[in-house]
Amino acid sequence: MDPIDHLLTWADVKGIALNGIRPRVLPGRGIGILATRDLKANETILAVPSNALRTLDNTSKSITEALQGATVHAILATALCLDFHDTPDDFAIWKAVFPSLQDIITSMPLCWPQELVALLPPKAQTLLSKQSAKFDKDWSVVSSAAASLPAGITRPQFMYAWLLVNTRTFYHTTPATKAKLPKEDHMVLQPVADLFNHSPDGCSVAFGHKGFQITTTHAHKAGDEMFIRYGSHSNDFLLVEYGFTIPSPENPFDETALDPYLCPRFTPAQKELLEEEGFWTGYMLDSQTACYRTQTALRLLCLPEWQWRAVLDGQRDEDEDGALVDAELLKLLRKYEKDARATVTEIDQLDKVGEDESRRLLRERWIEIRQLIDTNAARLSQQ
Ligand SMILES: C[S@@+](CC[C@H](N)C(=O)[O-])C[C@H]1O[C@@H](n2cnc3c(N)ncnc32)[C@H](O)[C@@H]1O
Repeated sequence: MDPIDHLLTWADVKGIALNGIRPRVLPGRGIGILATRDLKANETILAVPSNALRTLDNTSKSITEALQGATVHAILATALCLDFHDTPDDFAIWKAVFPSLQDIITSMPLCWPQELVALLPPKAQTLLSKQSAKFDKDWSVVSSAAASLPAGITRPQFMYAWLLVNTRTFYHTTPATKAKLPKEDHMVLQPVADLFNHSPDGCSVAFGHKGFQITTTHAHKAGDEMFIRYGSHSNDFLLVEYGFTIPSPENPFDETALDPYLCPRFTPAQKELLEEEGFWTGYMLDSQTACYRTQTALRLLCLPEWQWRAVLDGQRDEDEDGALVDAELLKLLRKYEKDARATVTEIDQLDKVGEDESRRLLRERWIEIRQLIDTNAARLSQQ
């Protein structure tokens, strides 16, 4: 039987209710969910009962006892590894629709060769370093407990399972877990719901003690891909945490960090001043504008300190120096644009490093950044 048909038969037995939707293999994004009929706003298109979730509570005691103090992420990943090892029937049906190890290695920067990682935008590199530290910590706990687990787990197996958990879990709490677990560990796996791809204007996801519901927020036509929103995420975040990006104009949450261009412009005394006033680093550019922190820091390059302070204290109208700040920003963006172009050329010359698809993803990210820069530069040049 086709793996999707098999999953749907199993889902029916488990009480997972699909309404007007069906999973389908989609070019470039694995499996996704399509509408099988016209859908109205506020229709519940998927309901997953609590007993179909994979949670900390229903993970085998042999795992949770061996991994005392481990994160839920590590525990769910370990449970997946052990099921890969000794596949129960239920799991085989679900596993058949997972992305392959090769898909994960190709799309997730955590698995990329260092030459590609070094070409990620700085913000994505920061996110990746944090993710990598989190993975190392989880693997250290799991590998130390290896002797107490029912079967051996290798680091590559654990990384695959850990990244499946990373890309497929849903935020979920119960009164018990809410009090006990850190926020980032409020996670559960849910078959079928984990086949929804992400879009910033996706359907809403809600849960209660009975389970999860996914509900349309507006009308859809039969054949439309149905999405959920994983969060208000920039493309740097989507790339590192989920292994994809979406074209910049379609992602209202996309932004890029200007720190590497702005921070070196300040003298040590100006840096100290910005630190004291809480404006040091975190300079972001989205498709509309540079953030308030950036404008404030740029203004320090344009004004003497007493006038800069006067703006902060509300004694001087910030619009008075708007043109100067915009000119500084434009100068900075021109340099960033030049470097972004050079990075794309560098990626194009790396034709033997990593997988083609990984290089395509990396290249796309820089194209999106160039779009953010170009949109802002065009706006500033017209003023
Ligand atoms: C929860 S799963 C969604 C189902 C997934 N497509 C599958 O085949 O299993 C999340 C993964 O789907 C892919 N994905 C989600 N949204 C996407 C999008 N808008 N464009 C491309 N890939 C997407 C990414 O690989 C991501 O890590």
